Amino acid sequence: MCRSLPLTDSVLIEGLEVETVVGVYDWERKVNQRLVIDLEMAWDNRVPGASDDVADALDYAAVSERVSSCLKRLQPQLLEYGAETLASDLQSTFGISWLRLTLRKPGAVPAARSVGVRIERGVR
Ligand SMILES: Nc1nc2c(c(=O)[nH]1)N=C([C@H](O)[C@@H](O)CO)CN2
Repeated sequence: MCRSLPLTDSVLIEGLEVETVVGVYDWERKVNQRLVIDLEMAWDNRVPGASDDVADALDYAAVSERVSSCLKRLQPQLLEYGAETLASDLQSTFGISWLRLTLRKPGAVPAARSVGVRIERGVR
Protein backbone atom coordinates (compact mmCIF):
# COMPACT_ATOMS: atom_id res chain seq x y z
CA MET A 1 0.00 0.00 0.00
CA CYS A 2 1.25 3.51 -0.84
CA ARG A 3 0.43 6.16 1.76
CA SER A 4 1.05 9.85 1.05
CA LEU A 5 3.21 11.72 3.54
CA PRO A 6 1.92 14.90 5.22
CA LEU A 7 2.84 18.01 3.27
CA THR A 8 5.51 20.02 5.07
CA ASP A 9 6.07 22.75 2.47
CA SER A 10 5.50 26.35 3.55
CA VAL A 11 5.56 29.93 2.33
CA LEU A 12 7.04 32.40 4.85
CA ILE A 13 6.64 36.07 5.69
CA GLU A 14 8.86 37.35 8.51
CA GLY A 15 8.98 40.74 10.21
CA LEU A 16 6.20 42.39 8.22
CA GLU A 17 5.61 45.81 9.81
CA VAL A 18 2.18 47.49 9.89
CA GLU A 19 1.29 50.83 11.50
CA THR A 20 -2.26 50.95 12.81
CA VAL A 21 -4.51 51.87 15.73
CA VAL A 22 -4.29 48.97 18.21
CA GLY A 23 -4.83 48.61 21.96
CA VAL A 24 -7.32 48.66 24.80
CA TYR A 25 -6.54 52.01 26.45
CA ASP A 26 -8.07 55.38 25.49
CA TRP A 27 -4.71 56.89 24.49
CA GLU A 28 -4.05 53.94 22.20
CA ARG A 29 -7.18 54.67 20.17
CA LYS A 30 -5.69 58.07 19.17
CA VAL A 31 -2.28 57.01 17.82
CA ASN A 32 -0.73 54.60 15.35
CA GLN A 33 1.50 51.86 16.76
CA ARG A 34 3.75 49.35 15.04
CA LEU A 35 2.80 45.69 14.76
CA VAL A 36 5.19 43.03 13.47
CA ILE A 37 3.81 39.90 11.80
CA ASP A 38 5.44 36.53 11.13
CA LEU A 39 3.55 33.98 9.04
CA GLU A 40 4.19 30.38 8.10
CA MET A 41 1.60 29.07 5.63
CA ALA A 42 1.26 25.51 4.35
CA TRP A 43 1.41 25.33 0.55
CA ASP A 44 2.30 22.63 -1.95
CA ASN A 45 5.40 24.22 -3.44
CA ARG A 46 5.94 21.28 -5.82
CA VAL A 47 3.43 22.82 -8.25
CA PRO A 48 5.09 26.26 -8.71
CA GLY A 49 8.40 24.46 -8.32
CA ALA A 50 7.61 22.58 -11.54
CA SER A 51 5.77 25.30 -13.50
CA ASP A 52 7.79 28.41 -12.58
CA ASP A 53 4.42 30.24 -12.68
CA VAL A 54 3.45 32.64 -9.86
CA ALA A 55 -0.21 31.76 -10.49
CA ASP A 56 0.53 28.35 -8.92
CA ALA A 57 2.32 29.87 -5.93
CA LEU A 58 1.01 31.38 -2.71
CA ASP A 59 2.02 34.93 -3.61
CA TYR A 60 3.74 36.33 -0.49
CA ALA A 61 3.47 39.88 -1.88
CA ALA A 62 -0.32 39.57 -2.22
CA VAL A 63 -0.59 38.03 1.27
CA SER A 64 1.54 40.83 2.76
CA GLU A 65 -0.69 43.45 1.14
CA ARG A 66 -3.79 41.72 2.54
CA VAL A 67 -2.31 41.55 6.07
CA SER A 68 -1.54 45.25 6.01
CA SER A 69 -4.94 46.39 4.70
CA CYS A 70 -6.82 44.03 7.04
CA LEU A 71 -5.05 45.29 10.20
CA LYS A 72 -5.36 48.96 9.16
CA ARG A 73 -9.11 48.49 8.64
CA LEU A 74 -9.67 46.35 11.75
CA GLN A 75 -7.93 48.57 14.34
CA PRO A 76 -8.22 45.81 16.99
CA GLN A 77 -8.15 46.36 20.75
CA LEU A 78 -6.57 42.97 21.50
CA LEU A 79 -3.77 41.27 19.59
CA GLU A 80 -5.77 38.05 19.99
CA TYR A 81 -8.69 39.54 18.04
CA GLY A 82 -6.36 40.86 15.34
CA ALA A 83 -4.63 37.48 14.98
CA GLU A 84 -7.88 35.48 14.88
CA THR A 85 -9.53 37.76 12.32
CA LEU A 86 -6.43 37.87 10.18
CA ALA A 87 -5.97 34.08 10.21
CA SER A 88 -9.58 33.48 9.17
CA ASP A 89 -9.40 36.11 6.41
CA LEU A 90 -6.13 34.74 4.96
CA GLN A 91 -7.35 31.13 5.03
CA SER A 92 -10.56 31.93 3.16
CA THR A 93 -9.05 34.46 0.73
CA PHE A 94 -6.04 32.40 -0.33
CA GLY A 95 -7.20 28.84 0.40
CA ILE A 96 -4.53 28.23 3.03
CA SER A 97 -5.20 24.95 4.86
CA TRP A 98 -2.90 25.64 7.84
CA LEU A 99 -1.00 28.63 9.14
CA ARG A 100 1.01 29.78 12.12
CA LEU A 101 0.70 33.50 12.80
CA THR A 102 2.72 35.57 15.26
CA LEU A 103 1.56 39.12 16.00
CA ARG A 104 3.99 41.27 18.01
CA LYS A 105 3.60 44.75 19.48
CA PRO A 106 7.19 45.82 20.17
CA GLY A 107 6.47 49.11 22.00
CA ALA A 108 3.85 47.81 24.41
CA VAL A 109 5.98 46.81 27.41
CA PRO A 110 9.07 49.03 27.64
CA ALA A 111 11.08 46.49 29.64
CA ALA A 112 10.48 43.78 27.03
CA ARG A 113 11.97 43.61 23.53
CA SER A 114 8.54 42.62 22.31
CA VAL A 115 5.23 41.10 23.41
CA GLY A 116 2.68 39.28 21.31
CA VAL A 117 0.55 36.27 20.53
CA ARG A 118 0.99 33.20 18.33
CA ILE A 119 -1.79 31.04 16.92
CA GLU A 120 -1.99 28.01 14.64
CA ARG A 121 -5.19 27.37 12.68
CA GLY A 122 -6.27 24.59 10.32
CA VAL A 123 -4.69 21.29 9.40
CA ARG A 124 -1.70 20.61 7.21
N1 LIG B 1 -2.94 39.29 26.00
C1 LIG B 1 -3.00 40.64 25.78
N2 LIG B 1 -2.72 41.47 26.79
C2 LIG B 1 -2.76 42.78 26.59
C3 LIG B 1 -3.10 43.32 25.33
C4 LIG B 1 -3.38 42.42 24.27
O1 LIG B 1 -3.69 42.80 23.13
N3 LIG B 1 -3.34 41.09 24.55
N4 LIG B 1 -3.09 44.67 25.15
C5 LIG B 1 -2.79 45.52 26.13
C6 LIG B 1 -2.68 46.97 25.90
O2 LIG B 1 -3.29 47.40 24.70
C7 LIG B 1 -1.17 47.27 25.95
O3 LIG B 1 -0.55 46.80 24.75
C8 LIG B 1 -0.82 48.71 26.17
O4 LIG B 1 0.57 48.79 26.50
C9 LIG B 1 -2.49 45.07 27.50
N5 LIG B 1 -2.45 43.63 27.62
